Amino acid sequence: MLTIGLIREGKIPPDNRVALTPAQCKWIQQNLSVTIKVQQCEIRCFKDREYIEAGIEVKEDIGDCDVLLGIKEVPVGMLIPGKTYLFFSHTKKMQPYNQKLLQNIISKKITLIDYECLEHDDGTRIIGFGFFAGVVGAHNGMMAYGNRTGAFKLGRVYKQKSFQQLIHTYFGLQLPLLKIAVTGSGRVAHGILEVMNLMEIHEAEPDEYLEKKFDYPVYVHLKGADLYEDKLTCKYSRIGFHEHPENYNCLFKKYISETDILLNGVYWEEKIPRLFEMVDIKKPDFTITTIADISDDRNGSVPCNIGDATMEDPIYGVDKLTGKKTIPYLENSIDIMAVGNLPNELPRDASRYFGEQLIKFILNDLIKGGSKIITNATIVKEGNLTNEFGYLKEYAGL
Ligand SMILES: NC(=O)c1ccc[n+]([C@@H]2O[C@H](COP(=O)([O-])OP(=O)(O)OC[C@H]3O[C@@H](n4cnc5c(N)ncnc54)[C@H](O)[C@@H]3O)[C@@H](O)[C@H]2O)c1
Repeated sequence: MLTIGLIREGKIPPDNRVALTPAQCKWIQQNLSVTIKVQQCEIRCFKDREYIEAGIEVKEDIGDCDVLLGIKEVPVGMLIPGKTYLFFSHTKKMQPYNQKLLQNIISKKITLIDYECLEHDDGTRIIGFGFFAGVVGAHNGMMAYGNRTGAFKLGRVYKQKSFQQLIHTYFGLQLPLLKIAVTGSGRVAHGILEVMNLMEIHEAEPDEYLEKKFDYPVYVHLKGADLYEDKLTCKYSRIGFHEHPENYNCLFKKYISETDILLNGVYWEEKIPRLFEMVDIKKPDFTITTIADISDDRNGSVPCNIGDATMEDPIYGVDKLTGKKTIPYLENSIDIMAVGNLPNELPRDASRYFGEQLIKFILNDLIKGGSKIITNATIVKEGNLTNEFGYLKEYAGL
């Protein structure tokens, strides 16, 4: 019988999410040949007491578990040698700040399966928190615009107990004439669209968004083919773009002068063209005043993302001429919402959503072992870098 441990998060700032809720743990123990143990924790969004009430053992030492589930990067000092871990390691893009973590995973003969690398055959990611990042990020972007213009007021998401309660706060919300560009096609984009619809903002097609004058607030949803075209053929192919994004131009610039708020959820890496360049924000037709960069790649698809803000203080300004950080809501600045742990504002809903995907798509493979999905997401196996991730050799110090 497999024993799964839910570890206490150790990253600073503290993360209050968890991979399985008490009700999900109870269901798993009743229906599958799995035992779950939960490491004591005072800041988790589900209290130890809730796990105990669900019949789950809560203890400090979970060293007797076969598989340990976390969320964020596990601090090096908390890694238990020889164990199998699943968490978001943020090492696959050779992120410098996690190099030491990967090196320790190797030296401690650990097996690391990264949630981010669990993919269907066509490369679509299987599990993630993106939906609630999209929800919280879209809300925060709208809130920032309301604060800047004084046209409406939205409160903070984390002050609501649940997504359901957040929805109630939208009752009676009256928005001014607004044009919003939503980018991306994954979970984050779906969360953004959920908020657009809950706020009863109408969707406009890309061509009418550019040409028509509306007397009500609208958003446009820009996906792959609306955003990128091959430099030679002027066409978009998903496979072609994923394999060679450097052969593509970005088409976002034509939307800039028509847009007040950008809610960004695109996937980005170094070779993918940015939505615009830093020089563009100096131009008079750069009318966007508020950007929620939910993708949150510093100097990535949104170049004026000049670093992360925090949940407590999520918005900063960027001066349009100097590109330097300012306080938010200044006349000559663009407001940026860039926070790396957005789902933490709705941790119970986000954890439930994550756990459901984990149970539905991954748990059986974990129990049986040896599946292609798990194998392909295994960065380190018993202290050895796997073939799939051989390109990390130098980064891993081997
Ligand atoms: N700020 C936060 O708290 C937070 C939380 C979750 C996700 N994110 C970030 O938001 C971004 C989007 O996340 P998501 O959950 O929507 O992801 P997702 O995996 O659900 O969707 C990503 C989309 O990007 C496309 N894509 C995937 N690989 C690609 C590639 N190599 N080249 C081009 N396109 C590719 C996919 O087709 C898919 O439509 C990611 O960068 C993620 O790290 C941020």
